[in-house]
Amino acid sequence: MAVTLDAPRFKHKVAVIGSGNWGTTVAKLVAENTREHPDLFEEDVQMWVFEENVVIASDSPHYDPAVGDAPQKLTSVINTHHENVKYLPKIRLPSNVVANPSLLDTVKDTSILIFNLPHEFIGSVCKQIRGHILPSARGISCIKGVTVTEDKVELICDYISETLGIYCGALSGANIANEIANELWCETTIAYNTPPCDRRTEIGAAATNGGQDQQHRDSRGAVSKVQLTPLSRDYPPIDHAELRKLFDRPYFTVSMVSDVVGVSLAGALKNIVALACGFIEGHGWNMTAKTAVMRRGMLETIQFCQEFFPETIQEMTFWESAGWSDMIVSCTSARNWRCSKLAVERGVSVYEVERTELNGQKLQGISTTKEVMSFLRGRGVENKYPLFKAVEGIVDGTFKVENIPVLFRH
Ligand SMILES: NC(=O)C1=CN([C@@H]2O[C@H](COP(=O)(O)OP(=O)(O)OC[C@H]3O[C@@H](n4cnc5c(N)ncnc54)[C@H](O)[C@@H]3O)[C@@H](O)[C@H]2O)C=CC1
Ligand SMILES: O=C(CO)COP(=O)(O)O
Repeated sequence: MAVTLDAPRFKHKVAVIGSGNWGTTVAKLVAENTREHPDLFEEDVQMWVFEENVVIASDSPHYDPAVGDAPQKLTSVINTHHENVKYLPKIRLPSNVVANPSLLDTVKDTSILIFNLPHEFIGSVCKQIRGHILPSARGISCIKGVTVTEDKVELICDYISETLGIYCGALSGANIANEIANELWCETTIAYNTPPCDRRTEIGAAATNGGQDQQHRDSRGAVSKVQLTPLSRDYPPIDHAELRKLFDRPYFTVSMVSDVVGVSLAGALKNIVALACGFIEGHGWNMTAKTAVMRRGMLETIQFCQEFFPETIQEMTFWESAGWSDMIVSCTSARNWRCSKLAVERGVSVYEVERTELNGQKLQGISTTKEVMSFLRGRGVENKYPLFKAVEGIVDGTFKVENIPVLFRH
């Protein structure tokens, strides 16, 4: 028997939490889509900016002689010139991207929260917004990393879900922000398991019980501890079709999947392998050595997923953009690879290259390596992951790049 539903009264309000290189790019593409789908989304997209002062160079088209070299608020520059001059220079943002320095104001009344900032800042952000978001909000994490405590490794989207009491999916893929901001075509993967209490096309308890069925399966396939507030029927649904409308662009092809674990961990762990490939190339080896490291790195990634998140891992995920494609692009053209290559070439630390070359952008690979290794060591299984361990050793100066092949000698 079909259930007739009233038309939703509200549209989804969308916010992007983070405004770095990728955060600003995602805000741009999402804002293009909120304009194209006024039936589903409010047009304006709030983008939370970790406020800082910037100086506009005299050769910039945004230079104002009346202001000169005086520092200006980054939010004010973005909202005036529609450009994030620090983290995504030379890219025009749609005027419906609204830079907001207040985290609480950004998330107020927001029904779709897109988390997009370096993973080390997610804890502080979640603590600040806990209790200040719509209980029925839904999240998508674009963050590549994990959170680790002594005996536990946790996906970022699960951390968000547990800290905020909302459902959160994951977006990850072979995505170089500057290319996508320039509208050069690529693919991405979004993993989202629509909670039963939000499903409207199914006839049965979830659709008809007024939202009492609040349990859902978390990324591991286990029934989550989080008691969800069902998405109000005053809003349009949030399911794969709507998420595609929010993220898919002619230059950004979205694949929707359900393997949140595989998508999240492939995105986090490839950063360790990207560092290894940069070290290899900095040492003077070439593609043949790098492909060997990519293959070994992918084997350790899959092993990690199977060992610690066995229930829902789907091998097909590694053939999605979030899998092999991201491994390849990250090991040949992304920031972690570029900076680790430069570090070996210059004989300095990767931290030093991050500081001098990235103008405030952050590498995720070093902290992820340290976090993952501390977790593996806590479990006494670090020797089962020789490549990850070697990357940690190279960063710490206790292992030499030229010894990588020795790790795999029988
Ligand atoms: N840039 C890229 O091409 C891609 C990045 N990613 C992932 O996206 C996530 C976000 O990276 P990006 O946007 O590239 O960032 P970014 O590295 O370009 O920028 C750093 C950001 O951190 C902010 N920040 C600095 N201190 C802070 C603090 N104390 N609290 C909160 N924020 C602070 C800065 O304001 C800036 O927005 C990362 O997990 C990254 O791995 C994923 C795909 C592509
Ligand atoms: O995730 C990325 C490519 O898919 C970007 O990686 P970097 O952070 O190393 O630039």
